Amino acid sequence: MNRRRLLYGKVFKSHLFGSPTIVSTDAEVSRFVLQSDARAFVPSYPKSLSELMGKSSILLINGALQRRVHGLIGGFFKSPHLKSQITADMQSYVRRAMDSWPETSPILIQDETKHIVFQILVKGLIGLEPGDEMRFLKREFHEFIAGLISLPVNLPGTRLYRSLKAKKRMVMLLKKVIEEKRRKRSSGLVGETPKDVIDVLISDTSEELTDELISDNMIDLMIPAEDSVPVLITLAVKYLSSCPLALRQLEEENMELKERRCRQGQDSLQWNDYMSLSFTQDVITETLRLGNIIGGIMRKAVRDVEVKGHLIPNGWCVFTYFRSVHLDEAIYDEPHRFNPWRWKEKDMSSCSFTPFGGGQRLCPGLDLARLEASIFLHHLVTSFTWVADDDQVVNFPTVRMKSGMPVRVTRKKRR
Ligand code: HEM
Repeated sequence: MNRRRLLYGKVFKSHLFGSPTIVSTDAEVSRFVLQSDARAFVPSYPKSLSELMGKSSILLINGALQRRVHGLIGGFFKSPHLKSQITADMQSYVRRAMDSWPETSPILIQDETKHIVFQILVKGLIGLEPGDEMRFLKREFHEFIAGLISLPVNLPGTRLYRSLKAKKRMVMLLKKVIEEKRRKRSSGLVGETPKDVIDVLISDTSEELTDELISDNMIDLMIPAEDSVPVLITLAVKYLSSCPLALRQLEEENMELKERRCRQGQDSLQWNDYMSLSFTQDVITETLRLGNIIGGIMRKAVRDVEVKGHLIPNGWCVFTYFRSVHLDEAIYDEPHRFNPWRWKEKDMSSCSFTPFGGGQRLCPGLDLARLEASIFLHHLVTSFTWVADDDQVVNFPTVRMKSGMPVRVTRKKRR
């Protein structure tokens, strides 16, 4: 193979990654890289991020342990029991938040969703209810996450140092929670059905799943989830605000379900009610495509790899750039237009749609992300009309709305 024959796109030397990096803008190449296992590619993150996550993080480990943890978490996230719990909690948090929305001043959708989703996440992972410990975790997690993109210098006073200290404080709380759960299990005070991810991991018999590893990972698990779901919901509200036709269809679909369930004497919906709303799911899919909440994934080749006749040399990184694939006009007609109807005919399982990654690291939280977004949108469109203030999407360093997506809401009159 000719070592100089590299992939398309840019090739640049990055200080953050410390290795030459190939940007893959090709759907098939990206899918190939994502599908490859640790014998060909391993995850690669900026140095500060790797240091914050630690060696045993599920986001970094490879091989049997990663597959085991991924399988345990993925299985739990798919369980009807957890989906029912999340639906009940999300409905209650969403209603509580929406009940307090004033009609006289704007609501920041980004902040509102961040607050709600954090509570759902912490309950699903750790089992904590809103209260002092939840507030402590939220404060420390924000201190921690601020260091994810920072200079990799761990000295007193630096951003990274402060983030690592915040992680230590969170780990201490988590160890306490784990000890308490183990104590209750050994005295037979809890049932068999796991209520959160800690329950799942401590009931596994593998000796590798130590308290240290579990508590560290609980925080790392929050990294891909904490911001992405709020951004998904916020972007959906943004796109719907400028597409009245889609908003009307979404509203009709959700109103129809709400009224049907009401006639049947059901005040609250079940998780499969939400997931059965096909246009709502298409709105979420289109938001994921257009919004590119995670712009791409970095992998490092651990041997020379040939793909589509091109060589990726050992030690080089590949950035699978989802944004360029999701916005490619050869794949999507008018790719910059929000068009949820395109998903009536399009196949989501093709290699041209990878907002949740792929292969053995495919996001285990993808169903939950959709469920949470569906619940929020349902309650928003069935309870309010709104007018959005001007705002703009910022894509770097992470996707978000510049002003938090302010909207002025008006309560709908009950029919
Ligand atoms: C819109 C929301 C979300 C998006 C766009 C998203 C996207 C992604 C992507 C692209 C990956 C692949 C990373 C890689 O290949 O290295 C990933 C991994 C992961 N996601 Fe999500 N995610 C979302 C929500 C969630 C939620 C709600 C959870 C639940 C806690 C979650 C947990 C995880 C975990 C644990 C991994 C790592 C899997 C592994 O490396 O084994 N994500 N996510």
